[in-house]
Amino acid sequence: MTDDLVAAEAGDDELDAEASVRPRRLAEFIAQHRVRDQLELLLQGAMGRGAPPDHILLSGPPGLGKTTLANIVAAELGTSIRTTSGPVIERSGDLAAILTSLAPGDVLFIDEIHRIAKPAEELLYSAMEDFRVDVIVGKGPGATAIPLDVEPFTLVGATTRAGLLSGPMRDRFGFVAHLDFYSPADLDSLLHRSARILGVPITAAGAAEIAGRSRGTPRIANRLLRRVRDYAEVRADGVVTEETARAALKVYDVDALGLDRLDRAVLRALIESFRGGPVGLSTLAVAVGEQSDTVEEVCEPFLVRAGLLARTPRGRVATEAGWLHLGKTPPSGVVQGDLFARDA
Ligand SMILES: Nc1ncnc2c1ncn2[C@@H]1O[C@H](COP(=O)(O)OP(=O)(O)OP(=O)(O)O)[C@@H](O)[C@H]1O
Repeated sequence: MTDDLVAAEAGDDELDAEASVRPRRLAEFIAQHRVRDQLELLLQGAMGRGAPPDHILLSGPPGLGKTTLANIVAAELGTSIRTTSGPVIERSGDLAAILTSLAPGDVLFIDEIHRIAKPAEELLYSAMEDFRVDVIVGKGPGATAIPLDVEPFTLVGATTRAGLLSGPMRDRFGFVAHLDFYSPADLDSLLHRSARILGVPITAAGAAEIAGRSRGTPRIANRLLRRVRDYAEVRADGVVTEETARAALKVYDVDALGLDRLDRAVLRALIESFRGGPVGLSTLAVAVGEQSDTVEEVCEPFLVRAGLLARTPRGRVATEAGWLHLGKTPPSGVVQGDLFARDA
């Protein structure tokens, strides 16, 4: 959890603010058309047969809508949803208690499913496959397995690290969807929708300005909108325009590409102190006064995705786009970085 304005994870007190703009139905869910179409077919097919749909695995970076989609699945099916998360389920007994209390057709949402403890994961296999769990009572030679029935249910698992899921776990999901970062145009639509719900007047240029700085992530777009709204209400006439968005995001230190102070400090150190690299992670981290983990896990993923920094076997290097972003002339032979090449 973090207070960072451009962090993709939710802040501690952010969930209430998010709830008001969270889409409730599939038709309100912006973009991700492929996933939406596939889900629609899956849900309608199952409803036509009067049976719960296959188990669903949603993977992708934080803040792209996995929790939202899990809730939408239950809403579309007209069933209840039980929500838990991998790290919370420490003992298989905890999971057995949840599974055996499900009503027929319920959705069980397990966030961060890759972090579930091994014994609980094994219990989940039989629940997913046969709607049955064996609860072990006692220890050692006297231990006995008591089989318990589980009502037919749909598991929706969410993970930011699909690669960490075991093969048997992955195989038990009949539908696997990967959520991708959103294009600025998609975030633009999302911002107009959120602004309408929040009653915030916004111009086309105002929405575009925020969309471009939101790192492809709905959660960040909504958060920046709330901060720009504050600015527009306190320092201007309440309308989110290009000018108010720019001025507000300058106050909050979010630049034109959505980099914050620390992201820029890393890039600046790389370029100004190490002539663009290559330089080792720990040296770079010391230069900006941060832990290596923070630089590696918080700053670098976006700098790499934005094509501003590259990780090479010899160390971190600033790309041509990285030099240009700081308004500096790149030296000849510098690594090319395609801005958001993966999103193109
Ligand atoms: N496609 C979308 N359309 C409209 N709003 C969206 C969409 N995707 C996400 N959001 C908004 O972004 C916020 C974050 O989404 P959500 O909590 O579902 O992300 P997540 O992928 O589950 O993230 P995490 O793994 O960190 O919980 C929600 O408040 C939701 O309103």
